[in-house]
Amino acid sequence: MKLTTTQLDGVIIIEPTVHGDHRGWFMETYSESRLESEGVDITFVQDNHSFSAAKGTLRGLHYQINPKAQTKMVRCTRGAIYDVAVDIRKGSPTFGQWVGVELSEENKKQLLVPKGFAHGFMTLMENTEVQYKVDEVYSKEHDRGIRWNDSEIGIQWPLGTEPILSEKDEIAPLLGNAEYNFIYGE
Ligand SMILES: Cc1cn([C@H]2C[C@H](O)[C@@H](COP(=O)(O)OP(=O)(O)O[C@H]3O[C@H](C)C(=O)[C@H](O)[C@H]3O)O2)c(=O)[nH]c1=O
Repeated sequence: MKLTTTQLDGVIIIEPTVHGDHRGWFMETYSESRLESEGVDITFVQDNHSFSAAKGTLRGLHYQINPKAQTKMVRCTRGAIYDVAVDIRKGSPTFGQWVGVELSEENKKQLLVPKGFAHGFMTLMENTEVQYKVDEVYSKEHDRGIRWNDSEIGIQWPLGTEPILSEKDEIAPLLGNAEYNFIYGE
């Protein structure tokens, strides 16, 4: 397993070791002890799986506010996505900054998105499936969003076309009007 840091502290790219042979391949997609040995101490409590039929589907930017904030470990098991994390921790030196990574069935990369970050992805292929682990259960009451194209954040989404959005994401607030209660360093 290879871990690569990004310009946002705590947002980490994980590349599992792929064991190939004449039949195909095998990989450990999650190992609590391996992550702990790399200084990443998380216990996940829920697995999520979403399917998006169309290329250009955008889910996000989402997060749950404290006390139900979630760390997510995201991977794409079919197709490909552009996966984005945005720092929304008050007082953070990288507040409002974002990082994007292509995750795909082919590259088998994963993205670790810590609590205090908004998360979203755009599908790069049709029939894309995303699976991710979270360390806090879903809580509709704590679910919040930020507009995908907020110019204050300025995410450079890869496809020039208007994305396919949920009604919720169509009307998500801009960062300046969003509700979040994450404090840098806490
Ligand atoms: C997130 C979630 C949703 N749901 C239900 C609620 C709705 O009835 C339905 C679809 O939910 P939503 O439209 O919020 O799904 P996405 O747009 O894929 O949201 C997710 O997409 C971005 C990328 C994220 O990072 C979050 O994990 C999550 O917000 O599933 C559940 O039952 N459990 C859950 O954990």
